[in-house]
Amino acid sequence: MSTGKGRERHIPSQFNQGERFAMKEALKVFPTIFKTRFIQHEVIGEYSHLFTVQGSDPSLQPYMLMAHSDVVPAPDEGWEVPPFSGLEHDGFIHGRGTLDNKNSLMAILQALELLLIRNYIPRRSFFIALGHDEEVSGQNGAQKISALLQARGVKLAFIVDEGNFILDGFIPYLKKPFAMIAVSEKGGINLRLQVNMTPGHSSAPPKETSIGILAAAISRLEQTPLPNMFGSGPLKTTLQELANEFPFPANIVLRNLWLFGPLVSRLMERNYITNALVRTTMALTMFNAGVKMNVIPPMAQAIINLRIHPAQTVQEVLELIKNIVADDRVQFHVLTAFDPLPVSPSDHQALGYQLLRQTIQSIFPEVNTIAPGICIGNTDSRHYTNLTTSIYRFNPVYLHPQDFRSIHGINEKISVQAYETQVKFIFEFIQNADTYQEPIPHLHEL
Ligand SMILES: CCCCCCCC/C=C\CCCCCCCC(=O)NCC(=O)O
Ligand SMILES: [Zn+2]
Ligand SMILES: [Zn+2]
Repeated sequence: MSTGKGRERHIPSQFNQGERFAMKEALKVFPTIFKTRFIQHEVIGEYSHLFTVQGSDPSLQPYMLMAHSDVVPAPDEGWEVPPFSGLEHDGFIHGRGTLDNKNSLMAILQALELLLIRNYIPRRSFFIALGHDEEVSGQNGAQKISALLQARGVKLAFIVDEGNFILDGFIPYLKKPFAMIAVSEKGGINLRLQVNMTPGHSSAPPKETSIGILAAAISRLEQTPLPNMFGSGPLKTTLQELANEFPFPANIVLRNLWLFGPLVSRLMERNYITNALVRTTMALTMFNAGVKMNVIPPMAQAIINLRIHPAQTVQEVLELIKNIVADDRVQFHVLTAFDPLPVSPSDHQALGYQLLRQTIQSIFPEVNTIAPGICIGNTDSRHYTNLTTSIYRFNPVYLHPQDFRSIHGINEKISVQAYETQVKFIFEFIQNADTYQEPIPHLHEL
């Protein structure tokens, strides 16, 4: 794999104390980016940002780095420090978005700023797409950027977006961290369930109210996990790549999933995080009902959020859900839905995947295993399948189970050192992407 050695000089990712301080404190704009002539900045959909960084060799196919600026809400309750304070405490920067996904947005811009200060001129053009509505579908940010680039005839060699991490402590008996580069992501459905009934005086109630009917339906859904789909999708490849990291006999088990697959799938469904890798998951996330304490409720509404396993489709999952509910009084309304994403290439000819591998090995030499996998969450990158077949969801940040719980949870934080390393990774990655190697066209498996 060429490391862009053809370039005159590789700029070492060493930053002096002043730069490191500025990096941590850089909540202001990035002046050098905005005054560089070969960088174009556009605001899309009012709040998203698209940077076009024109490389010196227009024959090289451009790539894209992605992040998003928006975050999910964060009530103060339970937080060690106020969730929007950005407080630095005990070596960590605390706050909503420090892992999902302001860290990536700032790290991308910071890395580019530090490269430009060192008079770096990219050989391979690239885009930086910073969405403002990823957490609420991306339809006004990423989707508009994708449509704009398509209208301009842009095709991308690959995309790197948020999604997976360097995972540490997620699997029993696996003491070492490993990097999982998500080459696909689960599908999704936001489904509203609703029960309507004639309101009345609560002193003479019917046998069941709308709330009771809906609650019973939701309870049936929570008590009936959807089928375990272990064995289909990228998971088997992930586990086989990991086999060498396990002691005997686990390493034998993982090398013989044809025989031990049922055992491994049972073990994986015991943990709520690995369970999300083997099946379509259902989470009841919103429930609204009732108007007054002494009125029979005219309506009850619930929203369930489903993440679809790669081996299933929206239609199949909707059918399964309706069969489990099995009550004609419950109405279904699909709010948003999309199928699982195609699997991006991860073979030795997959330029984006190999550049990630190369940079991970350089920045994280202690990480022995780098494996393709699936992202259990969803990302803005699903809006760009028209521009490339090579989409990789990976943030160069260590993630532990307690960190995962903080994403959309409480006490989200990133260490200053992890953030600096993320900047360093992107600083190196951009230079590594200056290789003359070009991607080999990839046809998704049907
Ligand atoms: C055998 C390997 C075990 C690995 C276990 C996987 C651990 C999960 C790690 C990361 C997933 C975090 C998802 C973050 C990206 C999703 C961003 C987001 O919130 N998008 C919106 C949404 O999904 O609703
Ligand atoms: Zn999120
Ligand atoms: Zn995110």
